[in-house]
Amino acid sequence: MSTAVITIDGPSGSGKGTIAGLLATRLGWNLLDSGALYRLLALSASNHSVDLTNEEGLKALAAHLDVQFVAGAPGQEQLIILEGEEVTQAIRNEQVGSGASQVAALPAVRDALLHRQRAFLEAPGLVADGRDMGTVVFPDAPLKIFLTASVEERAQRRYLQLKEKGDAVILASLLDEIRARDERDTQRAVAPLKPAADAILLDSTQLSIEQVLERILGEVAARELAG
Ligand SMILES: Nc1ncnc2c1ncn2[C@@H]1O[C@H](COP(=O)(O)OP(=O)(O)OP(=O)(O)O)[C@@H](O)[C@H]1O
Ligand SMILES: Nc1ccn([C@H]2C[C@H](O)[C@@H](COP(=O)(O)O)O2)c(=O)n1
Repeated sequence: MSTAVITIDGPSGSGKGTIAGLLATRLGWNLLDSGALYRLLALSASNHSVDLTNEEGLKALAAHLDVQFVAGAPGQEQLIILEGEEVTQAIRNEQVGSGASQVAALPAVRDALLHRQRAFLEAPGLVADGRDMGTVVFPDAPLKIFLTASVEERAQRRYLQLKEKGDAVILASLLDEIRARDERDTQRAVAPLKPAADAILLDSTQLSIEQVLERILGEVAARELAG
């Protein structure tokens, strides 16, 4: 039997990363944070003065991206190392997110990162979070979730998240940035953000993290995906 994969796609701030991490821990499966790869590429481009519109330059950077994902202690997030430097938090601000969204619109970049993403599929299973996990990267996944929430709720969540980290943030600016990112991610020509035809749509606007997790675990059990 092939290794199972659960895909979780959706817009920024819908809770994909949080839920994917919790689900992977509960199931004891591997985790792919595909957005981190695009964020790392945007950061690497900035470090090497490669313009975010230079598709050939970005393609070359993507093909040779020197990155390691190191599992954290139990209950701790994984550490991300780019070119020898720990960048786990540095890639999480909205500026890097916006850069990631720009490089992600380039077909050559997506192509260069495709094999790297598929290589995360190892036994006993994979939880993959992103924008095109169910539509492009793992189209045969037996369980696909499209997680969303209202843009206002997503901006509020991001605001609280960044404030908690001590970042100086303005809610109205975050709302604008998230709207701009939604527009770019859904309107791009290649692998746009959209639910796969066979995805389960889950609106988390009124749901807690625990409620979202329980709903997905219910789908996992119904499909007998976990041992
Ligand atoms: N159902 C929920 N209820 C309340 N807060 C939530 C919920 N889901 C996630 N959050 C919180 O919202 C914030 C954003 O979540 P998260 O980073 O997982 O979103 P994301 O979809 O992965 O975003 P991005 O694509 O930009 O990385 C986090 O602080 C998280 O704890
Ligand atoms: N599978 C993916 C994952 C991410 N992206 C792009 C679009 C996002 O705006 C950006 C950052 O992702 P995040 O870390 O916020 O999930 O990367 C994509 O196009 N495809």
